Formats: sequence, C-alpha cells, structure tokens
Amino acid sequence: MQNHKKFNIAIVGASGFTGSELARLLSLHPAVKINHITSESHEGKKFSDLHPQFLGILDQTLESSKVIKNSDLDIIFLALPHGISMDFVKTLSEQKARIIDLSGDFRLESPEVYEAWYQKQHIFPEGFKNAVYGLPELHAEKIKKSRLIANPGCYPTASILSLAPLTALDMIETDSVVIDAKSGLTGAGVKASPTTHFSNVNENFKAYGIGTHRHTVEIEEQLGLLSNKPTLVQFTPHLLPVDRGILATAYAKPKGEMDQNKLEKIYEDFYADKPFVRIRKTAPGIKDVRGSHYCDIFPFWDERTNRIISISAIDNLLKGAASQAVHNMNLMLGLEEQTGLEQIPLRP
Ligand SMILES: NC(=O)C1=CN([C@@H]2O[C@H](COP(=O)(O)OP(=O)(O)OC[C@H]3O[C@@H](n4cnc5c(N)ncnc54)[C@H](OP(=O)(O)O)[C@@H]3O)[C@@H](O)[C@H]2O)C=CC1
Ligand SMILES: CC(=O)N[C@@H](CCC(=O)OP(=O)(O)O)C(=O)O
Repeated sequence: MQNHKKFNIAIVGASGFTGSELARLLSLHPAVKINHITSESHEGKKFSDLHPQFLGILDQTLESSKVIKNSDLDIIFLALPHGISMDFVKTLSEQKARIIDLSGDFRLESPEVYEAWYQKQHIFPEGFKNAVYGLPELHAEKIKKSRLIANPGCYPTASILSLAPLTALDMIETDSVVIDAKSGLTGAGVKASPTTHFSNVNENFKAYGIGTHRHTVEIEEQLGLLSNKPTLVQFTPHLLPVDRGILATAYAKPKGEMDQNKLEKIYEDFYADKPFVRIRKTAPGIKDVRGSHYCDIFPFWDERTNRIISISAIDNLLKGAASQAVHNMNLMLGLEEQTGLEQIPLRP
C-alpha cells in the first residue's frame, strides 16, 4: 500500500463484541487511523483493560461518545444496540463523516416496517432516505456513494447470500422459502442474559423467535428486491453452544427444470467476481470460515423432492458484522475492497 494519507475513523460502542472486532481489523488496516474509540460505561479505561488480547497493541483510552460530535473524521462506525444507534445517526448526520451503522435501525425499507418488526418507534425516519443496505455482493455501487450504510444482520447476511443467485434469476417459487439458521452466542452481544447463561446454553440447542424474528422481513425485502417479487420466508433462528458462527440452511422449490450442474453454474457465475464468497462441493462448517470474512455456500438440488437446499456459513462477528463493515468502508473510501480483510479462517 503506497503511503497514502490515512483516513480518520472512530468506533462508537467499542466495549462490545462487534466494536472490539472492528478494533482488531482496523488497528491493522493500512489506510486508517483509529482516532477515537468510545464506551459510556468504561470511559477512561484503556481499551486493553477491557479486551486484554489487545495489550501492547491497542492501549488507547476509551472516551465518551461525546467527543465524536466535533471530531474531524472520515468514517464513524456505530456498534451500538438497535434503538440506540438511530439517535447517534440523527445527531451525527450533518457531520462530514460518513456513518456505518451495525445495528438494524436503518436496514428495512421504511420506518413503518421497522416499527412493526422491532416494536419500537423510530426517532429518525428521515434517515431512511440516505441509507444503503451494506451487502457488498449485491449493492457495491450504491455503497461507494453512500453517506449512511445500514450494515446487514448476521443471519440475513448468510441467508440472503445462500439464495441470491436464484432469486436474481427468478428461479425459485417465492412463497416456498424456508430458512433454518443457527448462531453462536456472541450474536447476542456482550451483555449476558438468562438465555445466554452457561447453564442454559451448555449441552443445549434450541430454536427461538419462531415466526416473529425481525430478520425475517430483512431477508424477505432483500430477496424480493432481487426477484422484483414479494418473497415469503419462513425463518427460524437457533442458538448454538459455541462462541461464534452462523450456519444457514435454506430450502426452496425451483421454477422449471433443475439439475446439480446447472445449479452449481448459477452460483459460480453469480459470485464469480466476489472474492469473499466461496462455492463449495460439500456442506461447509462454521469452522471453515471462523475468524475470516468468507461466506461459504454449498448449493444442492435434491432430485427426489425437487427442492434446492443451499447451506451457507459465516462468522457472525465478521462477515456478519465487523469485517462486512470494513468491506463497506473500503468501497466508500475507494480502496481495494479486500484491504485488511485477508484473514485466513482459524482452525482447529
Ligand atoms: N453480535 C453479532 O454477531 C452481531 C451484532 N450486530 C449488531 O451490532 C450492534 C452491536 O452488537 P454487539 O457488539 O454484539 O453488541 P454488544 O452488546 O456487545 O455491545 C454494544 C455496545 O453498545 C454500547 N451501548 C449500549 N447501550 C448504550 C447506550 N445507551 N448508549 C451508548 N452506548 C451504548 C455498549 O457500550 P458501553 O456500555 O461500554 O457504553 C457496547 O459497547 C448491535 O446493534 C447488534 O445487533 C450485527 C450483526 C452481528
Ligand atoms: C444469537 C442472537 O441472539 N443473535 C441475535 C442476532 C444478532 C444480530 O445480527 O442482530 P442485529 O440484527 O440486531 O444486528 C438475535 O437473534 O437477536
């Protein structure tokens, strides 16, 4: 990387899981300087006090997010809970800095849909007009010009990418989609709850949000945009007793004739120029992508049932959040899209 001017960035909500993953990626990114990292409840502590793995690497002091308002920044990452983030977007929207929001506050098509699925009032509906859904494999050109990125959710990322090639070609029955997705515990955030208590998760595996999870509509909207048809998705999330990872298993009925070779070619052609999607010949496991920005997908056509099964795996904190946000930043800043994202998956 030539000695370019470094871009100034801030991470708001750095004490959380995605905030610390953003810090891990950005502290090694050749084109950026981390000017501020913020936390309201840990203000004044060193970042490495909270995240000891950063000792000697990132010892910067955590500041209150109040410092962001008058800072000279190029990109602000918001790694805050939904419902909180929109307030920051509202406050910061007039600044020079462009915003990458990791929450769900601006992902959906309208504040009305948001309020129906998130069960909360949206305090910055005007923000929707500038928001771009930050899935680079589908919206790279819009992302490059955007001032506000709505970074996708982890389950939606894996689910949308598992079926996008087929919906883009209108090759599935749009009322036949079923997606079972499983997530590691870090998907729930750093603040533990009874649901994520060890005693409830260890040696257990359970479904939740049945028929009601807010990611359902996010997936339906994005697949519907591709096929230009309303798409109905039966989405069921499950909690896995592991730290990180998302495995999504999507089922859909093909329209017209299908065979395995045809199916594989559809996926290989659709993702041919997408460096972070790998089409597999066998079902991926979450350890095949852990610690990386890859999304691995295995498309399978079951002749007996005439059904397509597409299995995708991502790291929820990376392709599902932080590395996706950095990918979006690269596009927004005119950088090579793979910059700072070459981590090889971590095994065993
Ligand atoms: N975890 C995952 O796999 C994914 C998460 N996301 C989304 O990314 C966002 C961050 O997720 P995650 O890192 O897991 O969340 P965490 O709960 O781990 O961290 C949330 C952060 O928000 C800060 N925060 C909480 N409440 C407030 C508040 N009232 N005012 C200011 N800051 C506040 C906390 O900072 P402090 O208390 O230190 O001030 C904390 O650093 C969420 O919207 C989440 O839904 C998206 C994709 C995947
Ligand atoms: C395991 C777990 O709890 N996962 C979270 C999803 C994490 C995520 O991506 O949430 P956002 O859409 O808010 O970004 C959940 O099901 O609510």
